[in-house]
Amino acid sequence: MDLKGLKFSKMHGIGNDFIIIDETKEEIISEKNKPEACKFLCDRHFGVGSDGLLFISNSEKADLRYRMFNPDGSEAEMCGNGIRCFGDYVYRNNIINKKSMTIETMCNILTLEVQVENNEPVSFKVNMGLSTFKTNEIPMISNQEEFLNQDLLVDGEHFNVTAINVGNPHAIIFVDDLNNVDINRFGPAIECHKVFPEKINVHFVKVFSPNEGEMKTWERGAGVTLACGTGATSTAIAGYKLGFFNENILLHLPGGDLKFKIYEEDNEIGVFMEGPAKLVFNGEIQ
Ligand SMILES: N[C@H](CCC[C@H](N)C(=O)O)C(=O)O
Repeated sequence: MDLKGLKFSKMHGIGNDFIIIDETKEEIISEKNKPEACKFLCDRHFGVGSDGLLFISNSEKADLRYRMFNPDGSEAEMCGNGIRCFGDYVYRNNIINKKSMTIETMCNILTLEVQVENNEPVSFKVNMGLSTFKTNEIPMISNQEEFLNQDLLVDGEHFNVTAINVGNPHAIIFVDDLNNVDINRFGPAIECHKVFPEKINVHFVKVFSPNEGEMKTWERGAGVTLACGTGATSTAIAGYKLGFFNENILLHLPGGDLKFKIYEEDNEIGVFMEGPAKLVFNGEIQ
């Protein structure tokens, strides 16, 4: 596969970095080559280096469509930090010249609002939509309807896990001390645990107060990242459901902070996520 001449933008959302490829005018990488191209481009030694690849394209259902591929080549249903980078790219390149836009993802249509200061996009507020705790919708193999802060045996150790789907699947583990977590051992062990047939993103969380917490992430298809937007979204909602958080939550991730505002609709819990995005450079494959 020859990627010579491929133009891209390199961006990050609080340290969770992405390569953005604009396919609004034409398909740049064919459908069958997208996974392999992703593995090469995300490689931090032989490629550009990134936690994922985002494709922007036209949509019949929303202003635009975006797709996300993990560094292992798997396609993810959603990407929270990526959607803010998407918003920044689209606004900065005048692809959509309005501050509020709808975005079609694999599982949902989300709304994103660009917050502009002195003509510069500085922050992005995203309605991340509704969530589900139903085990068959995570998906999770369990005889229980929901799996909330319950015991899961992982590699000989016991963890209290909350399983939630916010478009993509997440396992949230609330702990007393994040420094005691061996994320490189238990992250992949939980990600690939037999009860999660589509694997799962893994987050360890320390609650400081009803408005604040800190977390560490092992991402499905990527490993340790400095931040996971859908993971923080899941943490905010799970913490609210379990009574650890109230509706306004500040989460500290290794790469930066994200703010959340919970809402409830038809007995489901949704959330607005707010945070930055940053263009680092534009590049071309030689
Ligand atoms: N690894 C995730 C996709 C990327 C999510 C993350 N980068 C975010 O900001 O939400 C998955 O396979 O579901």
